[in-house]
Amino acid sequence: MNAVAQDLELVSVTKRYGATVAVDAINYHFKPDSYTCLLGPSGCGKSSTLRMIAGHESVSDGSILLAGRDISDLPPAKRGTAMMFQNYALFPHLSVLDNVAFSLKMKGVDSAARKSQAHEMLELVDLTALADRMPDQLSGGQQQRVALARALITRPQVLLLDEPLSALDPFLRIRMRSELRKLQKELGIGFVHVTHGQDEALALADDIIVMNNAVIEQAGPARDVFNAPKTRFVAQFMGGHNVIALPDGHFAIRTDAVGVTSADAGLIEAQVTAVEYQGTHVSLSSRITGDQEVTALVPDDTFFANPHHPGDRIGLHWDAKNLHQLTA
Ligand SMILES: Nc1ncnc2c1ncn2[C@@H]1O[C@H](COP(=O)(O)OP(=O)(O)OP(=O)(O)O)[C@@H](O)[C@H]1O
Repeated sequence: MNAVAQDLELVSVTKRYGATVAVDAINYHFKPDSYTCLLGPSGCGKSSTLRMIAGHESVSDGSILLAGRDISDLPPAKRGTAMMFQNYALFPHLSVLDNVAFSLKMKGVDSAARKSQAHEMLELVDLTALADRMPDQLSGGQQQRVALARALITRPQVLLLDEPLSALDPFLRIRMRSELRKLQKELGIGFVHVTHGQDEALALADDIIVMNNAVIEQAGPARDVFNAPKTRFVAQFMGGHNVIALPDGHFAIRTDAVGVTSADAGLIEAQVTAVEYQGTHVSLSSRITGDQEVTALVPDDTFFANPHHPGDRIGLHWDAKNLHQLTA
């Protein structure tokens, strides 16, 4: 069911709840067949943004365009989008097959056509064998796949996913995220996925939109957002970075780009404050002048060849090309 990938665009989209501005005039052009994660801390406005795209929340100002058509005021079923909810929202009294076929029933599609399309969707998510089960006879991962099939049966141009993995245990979450990614590539439609999790966004997304305080703080290819954060917030929120104040401004540097040497051989002298073994790496925290904390992520064999302990004086060094100047 390869749909024609369509452009989704947010033009100065704003959401106000009374005096609260949940989303403040954001602009974004989603790439047509990309997996995009909307990432940010609780309350930053990501779910409001997703719900406005879905049509479950009205737009206070601005427009949402899909394939050049303004869909801002259309009801959810007429937009060309479909939403998969966090709790899956399956109907407990309907079988898997009837859950998947439900939206076609609402549209008045006849029973034979509904069943055949629902079977096609169940095949897509690898659930053919469970078509007659009831939702409470399914595992969390299976329920999630039913919810996916149910959203996809409407043949959306864009699938919207609100924290789709949060109800799963960590092991299943990692398995399901690779399935989501595979499915998106197979279908060739846009997925927009809201998450709190940096790891989840990095694992899944072609593009990441980092939101903070109702605005887009940074957006772009996942590697660019991780590797070249533009603001202190993005560097700290994405993790894996130090933010350091140097004479010519604030810079971000990845913890694995900080090298450790003897006190007289580094660029900067530091005192070790904590050592944490993390399996493949050791996280070595230290304090430099100005009471700034710098963490170096050292491969375990390098660390144990010359171990350091809290209180030791060490030298830190890095390659200037790995410093990213921050704008705020
Ligand atoms: N129905 C509502 N009425 C009033 N305020 C709301 C409503 N929904 C959300 N808000 C407020 O809007 C802001 C953004 O909420 P939103 O749910 O979009 O954030 P979020 O980033 O998705 O957060 P979370 O990760 O916790 O779900 C928050 O300050 C929230 O309290």
